[in-house]
Amino acid sequence: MYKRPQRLPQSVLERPQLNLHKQGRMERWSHRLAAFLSRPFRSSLSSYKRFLRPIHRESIRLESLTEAEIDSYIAELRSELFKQGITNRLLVRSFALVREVAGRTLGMKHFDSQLLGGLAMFHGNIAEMHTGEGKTLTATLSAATAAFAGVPVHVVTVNDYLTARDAEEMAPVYERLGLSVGVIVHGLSPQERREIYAKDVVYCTNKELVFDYLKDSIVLEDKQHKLHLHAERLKGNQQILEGLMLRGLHFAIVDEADSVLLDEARTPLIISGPEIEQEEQREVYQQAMDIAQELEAETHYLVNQRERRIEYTEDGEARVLQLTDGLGPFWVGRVRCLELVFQALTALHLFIRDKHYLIKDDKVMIVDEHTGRVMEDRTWERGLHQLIEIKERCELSNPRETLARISFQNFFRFYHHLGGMTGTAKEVMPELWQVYGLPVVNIPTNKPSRRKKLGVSISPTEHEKWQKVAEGVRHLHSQGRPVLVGTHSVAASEHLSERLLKLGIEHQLLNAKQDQSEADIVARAGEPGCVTIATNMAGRGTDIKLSVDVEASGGLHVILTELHEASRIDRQLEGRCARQGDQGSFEVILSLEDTILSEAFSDLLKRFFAWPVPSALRTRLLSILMRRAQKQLEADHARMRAELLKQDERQREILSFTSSKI
Ligand SMILES: Nc1ncnc2c1ncn2[C@@H]1O[C@H](COP(=O)(O)OP(=O)(O)OP(=O)(O)O)[C@@H](O)[C@H]1O
Repeated sequence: MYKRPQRLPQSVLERPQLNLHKQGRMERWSHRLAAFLSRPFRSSLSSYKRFLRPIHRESIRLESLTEAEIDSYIAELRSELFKQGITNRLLVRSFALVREVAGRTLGMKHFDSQLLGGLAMFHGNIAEMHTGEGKTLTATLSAATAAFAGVPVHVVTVNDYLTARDAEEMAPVYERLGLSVGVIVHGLSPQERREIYAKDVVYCTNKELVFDYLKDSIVLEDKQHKLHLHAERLKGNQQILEGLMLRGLHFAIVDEADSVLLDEARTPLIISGPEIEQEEQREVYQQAMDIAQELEAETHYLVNQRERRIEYTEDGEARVLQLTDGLGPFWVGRVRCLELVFQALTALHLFIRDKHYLIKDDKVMIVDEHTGRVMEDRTWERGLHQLIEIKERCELSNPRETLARISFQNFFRFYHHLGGMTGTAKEVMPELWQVYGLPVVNIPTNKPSRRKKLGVSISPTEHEKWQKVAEGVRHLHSQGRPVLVGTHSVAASEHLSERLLKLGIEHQLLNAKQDQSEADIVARAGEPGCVTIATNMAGRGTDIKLSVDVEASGGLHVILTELHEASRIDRQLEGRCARQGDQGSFEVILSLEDTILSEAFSDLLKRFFAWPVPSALRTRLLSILMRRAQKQLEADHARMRAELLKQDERQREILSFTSSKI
């Protein structure tokens, strides 16, 4: 049942609601300027540092309390927070209590850096804490404090593995504090979800959460405003309220915030209805595929792999219309003909097997590009899924009708209060502020980093790159050091795996095809001589614990084998080693044939590579070019996100207009 939560104090709730997409260029720039000027006030670390001393004073007092005295302290604090809301005095007491309980239950007391991170996210910021600084433990401070005050809390992260792991590891803290904690993962029934969302603190993935929200919005139809909900309750219409899963959107702590709030925000989330049985569609899709195969690249269409874009040429449009002429009743109307053949071209040229999707049990399964995981039960829209099925000769599924859709941007802006954390936010600070009104606070590390960066090496061909990677792995493996190799796609991970097998190097593979024993693979990855090849699945959030002898031999070595579409994602992989002041090293091995490079500067690079310049200088210059290509891609993606938000808002306006009843 929908319950109004105990609200956070107004000062905490006041976040500017910016909506850039209804503004002109001048306004946008003035907001950017305002964001820049207001940053020092809104995100100053010093304002949080002043809380440290009182928290430590209170911590010392708590250390001497018996378990029974801690129980009474919890009861008293809860009741005060519930009655008074979250004042600074109670915030200090709550943080000190959570710290003390974490020490007693997990043997880990929050470091000062974690207290600062907790304070920053509690006050509606993104806490930028370096990789491995212990964000999982940090989140307990804000989550428990808000939950004590009666505010339902969602701790949101990017995948089921991290959600379940974080909730399980932190459960003893919440349970000792008398708070209930639940986990939402794929495959739960609506009733199970309803029960879990009723708990004080809920760990969930962004996708599960948004889909549950969309399902609730279908139940509510046009009664989504809170006044409507109150009216329904007054009318005694419990049925509609009891049909909801969520208790509203109150306080969300977003872990891996740059990934959840930005990287994933390029694709809207859509709820589909039942399948539409349309026998004649099969023939139409096959015809579209045949026509697409008949068209010639460069003459009829242009493919830009880097931006993942296809365009018709003038000749191409004319050819499509010519080829579709007289094909049947579906093929009337220029826009429809061009769109379906366009989707077929997209299926043929932009979607690659074992990178964007897998074939499992004769079905096309989408691989999430950001997390490297298979997204069960998800399909692409507007015939694209069916066209990929035709391309791969799989059994054709029926298209589905769209019932509800939303972008991540619009969804997260619905929360009363939003905070987050990540290891990599500095590049996207302006976007986080513009879209969500979230300032970034950089939190210093607890201990200085001991990560050794071994630089970049670039081979002319992919073949030579993989040879170099395999040689490097063999060398480190023989020294008994664990190695983690990050690859861009399932296909690349399998290719390297075959090479290592030929060299007789034992290793473990973590990709979308082999995700059954993820926790076991991660648990072994820090053992002496253990070699792990992983796609993006291990790129974020995974905590590889090192065995004692490994720390002495130099720690975990990480190899990046292809640049990702954002330097933040590369830094996340780098962050798997040398965590919490441990030893560790990081190396980048690339080739001129990597997609990001070959698309951006193919001819220039090849000529440049042949120049007779010292190899160190050449590598340096090539690295600069690569980062430029990456920056360009980041800018393209930011534009796509802005475009999606604009579309989403336009659609919302249209929908609200069409849903009004006269
Ligand atoms: N206060 C603490 N005392 C001792 N160990 C800690 C403390 N906080 C965290 N750790 C340890 O630090 C390691 C890293 O923690 P965690 O995985 O939460 O980091 P993270 O910041 O989320 O990393 P990433 O950015 O990669 O997601 C874990 O092994 C955890 O047990």
